[in-house]
Parts: sequence; C-alpha cells; structure tokens
Amino acid sequence: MSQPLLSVRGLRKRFGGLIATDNVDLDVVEGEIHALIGPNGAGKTTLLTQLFGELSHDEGEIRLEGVPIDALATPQRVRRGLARTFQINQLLPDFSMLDNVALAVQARQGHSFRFFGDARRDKGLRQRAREHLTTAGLAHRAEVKVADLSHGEQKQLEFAIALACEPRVLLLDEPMAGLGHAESEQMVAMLSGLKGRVTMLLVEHDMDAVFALADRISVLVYGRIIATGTAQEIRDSADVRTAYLGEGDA
Ligand SMILES: Nc1ncnc2c1ncn2[C@@H]1O[C@H](COP(=O)(O)OP(=O)(O)OP(=O)(O)O)[C@@H](O)[C@H]1O
Repeated sequence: MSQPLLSVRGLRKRFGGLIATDNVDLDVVEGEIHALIGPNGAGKTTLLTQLFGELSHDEGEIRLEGVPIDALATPQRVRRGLARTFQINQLLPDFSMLDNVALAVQARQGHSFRFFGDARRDKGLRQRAREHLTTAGLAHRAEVKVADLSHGEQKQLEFAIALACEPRVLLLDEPMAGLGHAESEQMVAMLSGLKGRVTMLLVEHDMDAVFALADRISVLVYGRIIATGTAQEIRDSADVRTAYLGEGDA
C-alpha cells in the first residue's frame, strides 16, 4: 500500500461517559474512495468532525501527507488540503451555481468573501469555477439560481464547491442523503467519474452506493473500526455481518 495521504492513529473522543470514537486507526491512500460505514450513532460524523478540526480529540494523532495536523484549526487544515461537504445545505440561494463556486474559488485564493462583486466579474475566477462545475457534471446549469435547482443538483453543487478548495483529501458526509433513486444514480456516476483523481473519505448509509464506489471500506461500530477491506472482503467478513450488515443481507 502506498503512503497514506490521511492517517489516523489511536483517535479517541469521549462525551461524558460515552466514547464516540474509540482508539480509531484509519489510513486513506492517494486516489482511493475509502468508505466509512456503520450503524446510526457509531461515531462516523464525530470522526469526520474531528478530522476536519471542528471537534478536538482527547487522544490520538491525525496526519495529512505525513504531517501532524492535530494542533491546526479548520481553516489551516483546509489550506493544507482537507475539504468537507456537509449534510446541511450552506449555499447562497439567490446566486447562480457559477457565482457560488466562484466565491469558493475566491476564498481558496485567500480573498475575503466581502469582495462579492469580484467573484461575479473576475474572468479568471469564473473560468476556474466553470471547470469545477464541468468536473461535477453541472456546466450546463451554471447560470441557474440555486433556489431553482433540484435537491440532487444542490448536493452536486456542494461537491463542486468542495472541489474549489482543490483538496488533497475530500471528506464526504452522506452525499446520497435525501436523494431519490435517479438523483442517487447521478451522484454515484459523478463520484465514479472522479475516481483516482480526487481522494475521498465517504461516510454513507446507502450500501448500493458504497459497494459501487468504494475501493476500500472501514466499518465503525460503537466508535471502533472493526474491519477494513475491499467491498468483497467486507461482504465476506463474519464479524461485519454479525455487527452491522445483518446475517443474510450481505
Ligand atoms: N456533541 C455531542 N455531545 C454528546 N454526545 C454526542 C455529541 N455528538 C455526538 N454524540 C454522540 O456520539 C455518538 C456518535 O454520534 P455520531 O453522530 O458521530 O454517529 P454517526 O455514526 O454519524 O450516526 P448517524 O449515522 O446516525 O449519522 C452518538 O451516541 C451521539 O449521540
């Protein structure tokens, strides 16, 4: 296995008497889609939140490209190459897709969101934003206002905004949540098209999507990683079947 881009060792987080992440070891290697699955309350979102620096951990170490990032605040982690999409919508509804992505490109370049006008005029910014929309398969909808987009398109736009951060590792928090069947298929196709180009850690409950996309899967149960392997290895694991997938479902 090549050197991990993102490496986690012994990560632990307690909420009072509850251990939300318990001695977690995890490696995400360059180019892979690494899925993190587990039952409700297993600690998946807590782990992503710790990786992104919005929640401090009690013990353990997180390294990005070999460098410890534990002491860094979220904006510094973003500058080092971490990005995250959220379950919660954070888009500007009265602006077009292109405006929203151009603002993200502008922020990536270190400019303040105050210079709103620049993001709507600057040709370089808009060209870069268009490229990210093309990557996300949304170029044909670039001028459409966010308020007029479908829920699925908004989720894809959130992804394009995360791409504007030009991440080394992209943390995806339930991209399929709330999507209908056709929209999920579109999202899977979009993520599939980026396989090998963007390294992703994917938290997802939709097992069809996980098994279609993931190069490797880690299974989190009660805050502990109980197995890591290929889709086939995870399907074949008796421990995983017992703890999560349910006998007979795998
Ligand atoms: N800020 C907090 N304070 C106290 N307990 C918390 C806090 N955040 C999460 N928890 C608890 O930590 C555990 C892990 O929650 P988390 O949301 O990380 O699980 P999850 O695997 O993402 O679940 P889901 O799949 O339902 O989103 C849960 O028992 C949850 O109630």
